Amino acid sequence: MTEPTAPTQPTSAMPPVAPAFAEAVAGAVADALADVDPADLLPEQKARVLIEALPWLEQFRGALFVVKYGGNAMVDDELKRAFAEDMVFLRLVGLHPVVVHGGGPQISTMLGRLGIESEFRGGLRVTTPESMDVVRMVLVGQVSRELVGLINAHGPFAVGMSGEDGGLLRARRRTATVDGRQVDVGHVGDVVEVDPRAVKDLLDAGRIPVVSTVAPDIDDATQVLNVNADTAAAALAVALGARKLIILTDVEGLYTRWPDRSSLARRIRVSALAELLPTLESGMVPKMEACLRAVRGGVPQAHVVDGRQAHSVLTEVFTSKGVGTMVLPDDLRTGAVPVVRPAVDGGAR
Ligand SMILES: Nc1ncnc2c1ncn2[C@@H]1O[C@H](COP(=O)(O)OP(=O)(O)O)[C@@H](O)[C@H]1O
Ligand SMILES: CC(=O)N[C@@H](CCC(=O)OP(=O)(O)O)C(=O)O
Repeated sequence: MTEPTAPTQPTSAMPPVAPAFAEAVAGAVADALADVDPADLLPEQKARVLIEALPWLEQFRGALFVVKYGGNAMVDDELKRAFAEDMVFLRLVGLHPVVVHGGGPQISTMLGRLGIESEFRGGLRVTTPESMDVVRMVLVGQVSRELVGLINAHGPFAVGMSGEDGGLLRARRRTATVDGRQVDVGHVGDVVEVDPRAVKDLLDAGRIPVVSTVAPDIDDATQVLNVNADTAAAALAVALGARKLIILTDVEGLYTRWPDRSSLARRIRVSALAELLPTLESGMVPKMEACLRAVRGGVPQAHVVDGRQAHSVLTEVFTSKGVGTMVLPDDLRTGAVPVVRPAVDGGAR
């Protein structure tokens, strides 16, 4: 895999934040954090919400975040609008979000309309040449277009690109693991090469790249492969030297004894996660594999957060407690240095 050893961050100067936007930001953060109408907050409560964000604004200014926006968290119009606001917020306060989107449910709906049944093995869609055309059409032509449009309702920030554009991704055909056996899933690949220059060019120009995870086959350039969006997001986060990988999903985070709701892991180290991985069920497997791959590849923190909660990205990034599950390296003294949050409520996060 082509992964730069020294992570580089975009260099562009960020435009000043307009007063009207700052006001909107205050409203959005307050909404996310207090779960009430911002108009109902007292002025000092609004100020407190903004002040809580201050250390994180300072710490993450200029940082690159890869945010994976996934299928089941992507079906509600209000949530989609809130997600777009979060990305614009990050961008305007001086961070560099890169969005990688999924679209499993949307692909299944389109296949259903065309009379093609969806089949998954080991969490991966069995992809025939015929269904690959539909996967590409839905991810690039529908899901990406919609996200780009929602973000660009706030200004010309988002630019859609697929793994095919600018040589961004190259993938190799892979099998799925079912009951310990390797089974064929057709035109499905895993990312083996990332050339992040096209994404960096967009970031340098102040844009928000929105990436669809279709990638050329490294062994046959005439073919494209269907790549699971969680794994592609991890590969991209490593190659870009991201400070965080944030994966949105339709559950609060990782439950160590699923479905026991008292077993939500607030944070977990990679070795503990690696031990847990074989016990996980299909939906969580690619997400946790992605977090493991990202953190082992030098990304200081990977998070799984609940995309059913409006503004879950802002709540994760700009609050002291954060939300969801955070995956950290085993040894904070070696490798990439993670950002450890100051002690709040009796302990550092
Ligand atoms: N240990 C676990 N912790 C949390 N969720 C789990 C676990 N094991 C299985 N799941 C399931 O994984 C689902 C998330 O995966 P998936 O539906 O593929 O997400 P997405 O559509 O966001 O990519 C959750 O809704 C939950 O039903
Ligand atoms: C190989 C494989 O399974 N690819 C996925 C790609 C989309 C995706 O990953 O979407 P979510 O993040 O919404 O699940 C699929 O065809 O559904």
